Amino acid sequence: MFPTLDDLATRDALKAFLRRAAPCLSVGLLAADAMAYGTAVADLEAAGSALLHFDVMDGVFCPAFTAGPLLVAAARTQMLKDVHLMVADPIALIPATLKAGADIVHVHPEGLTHLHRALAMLDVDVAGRSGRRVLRAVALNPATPVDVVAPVLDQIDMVTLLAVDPGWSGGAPDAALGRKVERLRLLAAEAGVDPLIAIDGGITEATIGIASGFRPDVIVSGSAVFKAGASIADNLEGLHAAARR
Ligand SMILES: O=C(CO)[C@@H](O)[C@H](O)COP(=O)(O)O
Repeated sequence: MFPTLDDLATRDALKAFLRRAAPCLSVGLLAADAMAYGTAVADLEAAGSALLHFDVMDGVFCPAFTAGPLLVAAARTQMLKDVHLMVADPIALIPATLKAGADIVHVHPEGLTHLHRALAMLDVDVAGRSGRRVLRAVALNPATPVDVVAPVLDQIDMVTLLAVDPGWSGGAPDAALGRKVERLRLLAAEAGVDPLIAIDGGITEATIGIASGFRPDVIVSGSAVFKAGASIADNLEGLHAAARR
């Protein structure tokens, strides 16, 4: 299901839209055939997917290198654009990412001196889409404690906990990740805020039940949608069914 203009009007409306679909799958485009991204986007839309996830890597923060805001802008879709900046200098990329039409922008605090500044840069109306806001998201590596975000929780709409190091594959949601989710909920309650919680990394039909057991609002999955053998629609249905079990 796609967001309406009302769902896009405010951050709270957008958060409520995603919560209604929880756990909402954000599908990682990077796992699709790079020569056929357009087909992948069309297939995801046809299957009713609401969130399209872009992994932006700079070969510095993480080993691989991928297309950035140009690809985000090129994807013409009703799906929400969820952009994960896995880069050494997210502040440099934020203006182009906003201009590209991102609805959710993730920055990493690891190696970023000015997290507070980066989040303030995301606190803007998006040019050309009157009144529309982006969700300010922070992604945390497996080794990063959630307490890192405590001082800025009032500036954050979404926290994504990675089950794998950014740029690598494999990993899986485990008990340690579950403890991080619980710690985050405690910190958020103490701060009087309610950020969306997402889980990213190693999500397959076999592992999504573990992730959904932690009651996240969003789950990121790429390979299990594009490389699991069946059609994209069937793979998505399989993941949704496994998440509900
Ligand atoms: O961002 C990362 C970490 O490199 C990935 O976790 C992708 O976001 C999802 O990839 P799959 O493992 O689902 O293909």
